[in-house]
Amino acid sequence: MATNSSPCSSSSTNFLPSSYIKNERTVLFSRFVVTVPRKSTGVTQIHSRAQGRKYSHIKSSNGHPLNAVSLKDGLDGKGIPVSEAEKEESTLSITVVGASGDLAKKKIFPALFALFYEDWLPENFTVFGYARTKMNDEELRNMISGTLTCRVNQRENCEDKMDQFLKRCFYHAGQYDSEGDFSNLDSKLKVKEAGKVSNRLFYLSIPPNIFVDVVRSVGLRASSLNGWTRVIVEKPFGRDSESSGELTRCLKQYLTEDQIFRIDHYLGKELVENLSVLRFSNLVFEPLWSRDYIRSVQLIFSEDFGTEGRGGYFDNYGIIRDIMQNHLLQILALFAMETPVSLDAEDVRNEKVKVFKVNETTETWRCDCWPIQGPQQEW
Ligand SMILES: NC(=O)C1=CN([C@@H]2O[C@H](COP(=O)(O)OP(=O)(O)OC[C@H]3O[C@@H](n4cnc5c(N)ncnc54)[C@H](OP(=O)(O)O)[C@@H]3O)[C@@H](O)[C@H]2O)C=CC1
Ligand SMILES: O=C1O[C@H](COP(=O)(O)O)[C@@H](O)[C@H](O)[C@H]1O
Repeated sequence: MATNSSPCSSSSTNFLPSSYIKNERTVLFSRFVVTVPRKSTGVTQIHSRAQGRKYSHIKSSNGHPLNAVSLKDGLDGKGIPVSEAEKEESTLSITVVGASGDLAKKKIFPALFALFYEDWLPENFTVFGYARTKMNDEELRNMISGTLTCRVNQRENCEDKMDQFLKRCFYHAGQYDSEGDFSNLDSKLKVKEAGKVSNRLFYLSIPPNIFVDVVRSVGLRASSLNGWTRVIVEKPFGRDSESSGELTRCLKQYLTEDQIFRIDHYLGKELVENLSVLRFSNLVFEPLWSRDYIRSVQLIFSEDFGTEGRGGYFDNYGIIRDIMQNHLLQILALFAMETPVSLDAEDVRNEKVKVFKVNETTETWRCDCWPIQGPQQEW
């Protein structure tokens, strides 16, 4: 773990409120209109180095492979086969911080179960929920069991698999800024890890104003001593460029950049993932994907339910920061970017950045945001 001298507190990353939406009953309905700039797309075949590759060659600060090892493939992060002994000797501990919350219930626990169901989790793993709410292991299991589904192809043994998964789930109640509480979590993790090499993943499913408190406590009291420690940080990453930089600076007091994984779950949606395939691997669409044939593109985000308990969060961040400057702009970039050299993350990111640079000075897109009361309007 990297450490610097000047400490950061959550107050230094507690961004000032903006009030876009205050009414709890407001139904969110946003339309984002984009005109694709005149710049033809080079017809280049993408050689997807990403395809069929479930690991990369990046190393973490502590020398261990950074990307999750695909034990399904029996390969380590460098493509070297992992021996049976190595598989048995290492453990993965996933701690969902904010386990009592909406995102954890709706998405994270079901996603972890889906990974388990598909045999993507290592042999030795445990999932810990962490939040202030008082709960025991059984209560956590009851809470999440209702949200687990077997949406995947194989549907047999679903109940058995759920039971097996739930038995690996535990709960620890604690404050987000308490080093003592994270020390206690560390002790519980060590018991489950049973002396094996421990890799630890902390998923921050909490409001952004407490990211730094948690990362400090993890960094000082609950990081792995013999394996890797990684932190997944949910958006929003600050409320503007300055506060985003400040957040990164603060996180880096306790973590190195290669331990921080910023997540935008929209990029994992099948439809969004398929956009690149649709564009670049499809002989029908590829030549037509230019302003010569497309006059305007509208990205429409609509939710037909109210703020559902998110009022406080929206008061602080607003709907723009919640979904537009991340999810929708990501989709826009995937839609409008030139063909990347490959589908590797860095190559794709470089092309996305160009889209925004090109359009910085032009008025090629317009963003409308309408809060609408009552039933959704017809288009
Ligand atoms: N909900 C969603 O669909 C999505 C959410 N996100 C992001 O994920 C993160 C979590 O979202 P979500 O689960 O909806 O949020 P919640 O408001 O449900 O918060 C999660 C948990 O954090 C704790 N918490 C809430 N507010 C505070 C506070 N002011 N101070 C300290 N602890 C608090 C609560 O746990 P306890 O009281 O038990 O400690 C709560 O259960 C946010 O950054 C959000 O932007 C990203 C994508 C989608
Ligand atoms: O990130 C967020 O996304 C959800 C919408 O995502 P979906 O996968 O449920 O469609 C949004 O409701 C939430 O406010 C926001 O934080």
